[in-house]
Amino acid sequence: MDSTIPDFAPHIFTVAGAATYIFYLHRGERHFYPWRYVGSVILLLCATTAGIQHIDTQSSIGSAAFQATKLVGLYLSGIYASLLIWRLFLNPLNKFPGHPLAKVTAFHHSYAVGKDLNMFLHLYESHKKWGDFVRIGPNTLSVADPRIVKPALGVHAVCTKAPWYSVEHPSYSMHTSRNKADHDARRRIWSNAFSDKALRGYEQRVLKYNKMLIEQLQSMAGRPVDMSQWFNLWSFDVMGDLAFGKSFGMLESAKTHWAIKLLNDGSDALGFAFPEWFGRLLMAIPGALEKTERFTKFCQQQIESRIAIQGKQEQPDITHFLIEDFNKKSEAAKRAALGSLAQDSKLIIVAGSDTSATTLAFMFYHLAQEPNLVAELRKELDSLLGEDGKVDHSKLQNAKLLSGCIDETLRLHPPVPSGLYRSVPPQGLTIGDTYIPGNTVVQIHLYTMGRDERNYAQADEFIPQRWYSRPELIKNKDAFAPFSLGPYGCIGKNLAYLEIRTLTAMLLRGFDFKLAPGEDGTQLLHSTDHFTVGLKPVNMMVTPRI
Ligand code: HEM
Repeated sequence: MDSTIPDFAPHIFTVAGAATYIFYLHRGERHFYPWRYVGSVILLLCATTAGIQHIDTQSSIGSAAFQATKLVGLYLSGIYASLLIWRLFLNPLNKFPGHPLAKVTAFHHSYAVGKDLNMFLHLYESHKKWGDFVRIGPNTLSVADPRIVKPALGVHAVCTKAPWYSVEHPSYSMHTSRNKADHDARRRIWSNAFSDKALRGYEQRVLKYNKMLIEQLQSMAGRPVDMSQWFNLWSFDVMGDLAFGKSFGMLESAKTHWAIKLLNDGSDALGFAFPEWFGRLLMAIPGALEKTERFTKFCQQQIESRIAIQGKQEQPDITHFLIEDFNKKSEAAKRAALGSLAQDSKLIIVAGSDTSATTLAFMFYHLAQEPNLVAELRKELDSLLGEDGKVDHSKLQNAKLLSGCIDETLRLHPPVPSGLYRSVPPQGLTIGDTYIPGNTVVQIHLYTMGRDERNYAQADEFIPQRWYSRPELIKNKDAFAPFSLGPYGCIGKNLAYLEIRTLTAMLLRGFDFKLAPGEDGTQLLHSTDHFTVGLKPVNMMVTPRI
């Protein structure tokens, strides 16, 4: 080092770097404010430059800055050397198989899944190669052993929501809330919106959009129809109606609403599975969140209009129950709660649309290739609904084959395909013979579990009867959790079944479905994965039956 700087200074900076890693960065969650670290390094650089000029008054600002840069470089080397030593030699997760780079960095995984945004397929191949526990990042495992499902997600789960859920911190919807008390309080209010009585009220709203889809399909007879697109238009319109009391008008216009385009474009970033700190750093770049922010603003405006018509609807929508609670608050509390209400209305759209559309697109992809199965389904529907053709969900609830088709679709094509992110408790978690060290993030890989011969006989085949008359084809019930389980599990599960059952019954009675010439489902099967599935097209010939 330069003669003006004390000899021990480089050692101090290196040791300080190591200490910063060991006593601060290595402990707890440090991903919330990554830009502050960038700021701190710049501040350290300025302070060191000033310190050098103070010690050596003859030193020019340029030379002081140069020496300071060297010292700060040593400080950063101390941090990164400690991090590398930990990751390469000391991390107890090193016993798990996976790509060698996963030990050192999570960016390798982001690169691998980001090319085609198909994390679920990438992890499926990884599990085939490496087994049930695959290392995908320095602190992350993908797990395909169904014995993890209950401890990670169940009613008595010991795992907690992983840092992934802080993606929008400090904003939280019920879904992304990691504070159990806050989540439970919000969930109690939401529960009113999913009572049996409330669901019966939603049925007429859903049927209205089912009929609109049918009218549109009638006008397209004789030409290929991209059913992925139409199920998407339908599902967003239904959820728009249930969230804001009015649809997005997508079925009518046959076009994706501009706000939903913003939502879809913004969601793709999730498909890269960037480490949380990096994701938040990118989000801090001015303009990076423009689309998401415009969509959030749209939801805010919609919720304000929706509040204005509270109590004036013939049948309550989901938001009715959330606004009822909101209106009980004082004016000051209302101002504070308006953001959460907007986040929750956005959640209705995000959680309820892609998921139902995905189930329908994949189920019709299978049905379009199985005319005998469709004939059986029609018989079942006729026996339950009678000849007048009126669709009534209370009767469809007993349609075992129809429910079997839905569950079989959810098994093979879970709409949250790469599963949920959970943190293992500090004391660790033992799954079978495998000990997972404390605070590891586990990703519960439902897609792989659903296709594993150890869990299902004839796992790659579409056999709806396994869910009611051929239970021997299910070897491990724990492998099935498409709606998740326990206190964070899907609150919209019964609504989803209602939507999918009624629409499927109406479509099968009205139309014959076949894959269009040249269509083999390849695109659909390679849909993207941005936590939920981003459907790719599947073209079908849809022929009216009368
Ligand atoms: C086939 C359709 C559906 C599937 C497979 C599905 C799946 C899931 C899954 C796996 C979760 C847990 C997410 C997590 O822990 O991170 C979840 C949560 C949730 N789902 Fe669904 N969902 C579906 C339809 C719906 C519908 C129609 C709604 C209606 C609004 C809905 C609303 C929600 C909400 C609000 C949550 C958050 C629950 C909480 O945090 O307490 N879902 N869903």
